Amino acid sequence: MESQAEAPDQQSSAGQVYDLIVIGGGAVGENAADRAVQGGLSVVIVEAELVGGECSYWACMPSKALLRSAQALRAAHGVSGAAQAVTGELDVDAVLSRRDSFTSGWKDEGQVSWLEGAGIELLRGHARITGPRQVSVTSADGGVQTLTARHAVAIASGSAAAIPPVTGLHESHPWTSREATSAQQVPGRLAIIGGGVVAVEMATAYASLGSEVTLLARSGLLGGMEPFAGELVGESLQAQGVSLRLNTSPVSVARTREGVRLETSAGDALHVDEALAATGRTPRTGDLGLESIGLESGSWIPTDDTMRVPGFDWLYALGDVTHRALLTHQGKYQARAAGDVIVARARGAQIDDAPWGAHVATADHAAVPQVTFTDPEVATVGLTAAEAREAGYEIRVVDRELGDVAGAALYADGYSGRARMIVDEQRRVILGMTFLGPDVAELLHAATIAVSAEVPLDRLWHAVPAYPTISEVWLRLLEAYGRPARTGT
Ligand SMILES: Cc1cc2nc3c(=O)[nH]c(=O)nc-3n(C[C@H](O)[C@H](O)[C@H](O)COP(=O)(O)OP(=O)(O)OC[C@H]3O[C@@H](n4cnc5c(N)ncnc54)[C@H](O)[C@@H]3O)c2cc1C
Ligand SMILES: NC(=O)c1ccc[n+]([C@@H]2O[C@H](COP(=O)([O-])OP(=O)(O)OC[C@H]3O[C@@H](n4cnc5c(N)ncnc54)[C@H](O)[C@@H]3O)[C@@H](O)[C@H]2O)c1
Repeated sequence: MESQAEAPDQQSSAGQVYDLIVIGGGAVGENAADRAVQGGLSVVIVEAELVGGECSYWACMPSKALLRSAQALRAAHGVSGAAQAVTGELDVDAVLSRRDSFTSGWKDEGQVSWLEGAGIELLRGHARITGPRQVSVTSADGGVQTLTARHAVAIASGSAAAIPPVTGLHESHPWTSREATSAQQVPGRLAIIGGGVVAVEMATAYASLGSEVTLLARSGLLGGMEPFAGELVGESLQAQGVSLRLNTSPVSVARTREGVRLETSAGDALHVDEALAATGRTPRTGDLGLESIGLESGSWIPTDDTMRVPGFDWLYALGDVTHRALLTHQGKYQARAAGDVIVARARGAQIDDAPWGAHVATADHAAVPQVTFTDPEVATVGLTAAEAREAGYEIRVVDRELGDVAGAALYADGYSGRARMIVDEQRRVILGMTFLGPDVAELLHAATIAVSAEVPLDRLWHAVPAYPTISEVWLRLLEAYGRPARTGT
């Protein structure tokens, strides 16, 4: 393919013209732009805040930085010999300052120079769609610029924290994930509302940083995962000093001179210094001009698997804003497919949109990996047992204790954890896998490969885990399942 971009050109009525306009310069928008530029298109990213988006400054990176130091300390305490050598406490100021280094002090020069190097133009301002292929951009000084897309507009505007309609909660200016990940002081008492990933990760982080944490979850923890995940993470949070209030919600919240007061559905009141609403996400589509093209403002944007919005030949949506899988790596995967298909369509090249083809994000439906960085970690991919049954699969569930594996026993004294494999009995392939235990994150990619490639179990017997690693749990799972006979032999 020729890789010469048509240069952006100035047209009086259309404003600046680009092959592709990307709205939102988070990780997802950046990746889509990069693929399109590599394919020879001219691309502009419009970004209203910081290039790099939520993940870089208020989500993945700072949250994992807040968690990592205490995890390393616990790991050392878990191995006799090392434990005796580590006698000090976590240095909270050093943790916060290490976290600051990962956000570059909430400055985006590094990401902007990456865009420049990649040949992607950046326009700072708030983008709104004004009609087919038309985008207007309002800059901080109020100036408005008009852009026209020759081929496509890709919306990668992400999501923001959702604040539930609890009496007084909004008015009490609760912390959201943004404040929790960027705080310069650790609150003495922190209430966390929610039982999802943000809630359990931030409970783990702030408990380790010295806060007295109370977690209010309206049901259990980590709904949507295998039930043992929420149960075991809950037990561990309690062991870390978190006060866990399951099946409890705030019914009213007020900011007082002393801090925040939450009345709960259990009939009591909590007095804390800060309350964190970790109650899911809302799409950033409220002020995007969607109504100008017949779409609903404030809604998630549905797409086909090439990430194109149904009913349009020029409009794409990627990342959180689609609600397909609210994870950076999955959004970037969608962006690679979309960037490439936008190039292919612009050039009239053949489109490979069959399931698992080059231009589709099929894995969003079958093989989404996620690590919850609690202690123990939870690493999941594919379907849970409940989801597989719901989808009509005939399944077998295989569970093994991780602590029985030699590599795990060596890794930490008294290592405890669990693995669950969900097998499609018809095809004898793995539909889903969950690992729970200290440092299981790095076990996950092997499972993601097995699930996405639908590796038959009889072939997996030939994938020999090195001894003595925690990965030997794979062998234990296969042995527990029993060696299937190869089809046709
Ligand atoms: C606390 C927390 C921790 C997380 N940890 C992880 C993790 O460990 N791993 C993981 O995979 N995922 C994690 N996630 C999820 C991850 O942050 C998101 O999936 C990811 O940031 C989505 O990327 P995005 O590019 O779609 O959106 P965003 O990162 O939100 O980027 C969208 C960008 O668009 C810009 N924008 C929006 N509207 C406009 C407009 N009209 N004009 C111009 N610009 C606009 C925004 O300013 C923003 O920069 C976490 C989320 C949270 C809240
Ligand atoms: N390590 C990671 O991969 C990671 C870490 C953090 C966040 N994320 C992503 O960010 C997204 C957002 O995380 P999250 O934890 O905010 O959302 P979530 O959807 O995981 O959990 C939301 C929680 O809030 C509760 N909730 C919702 N409305 C409520 C209400 N009105 N009252 C009381 N409780 C209510 C839900 O029951 C649930 O427990 C997730 O979808 C996840 O994909 C990923």
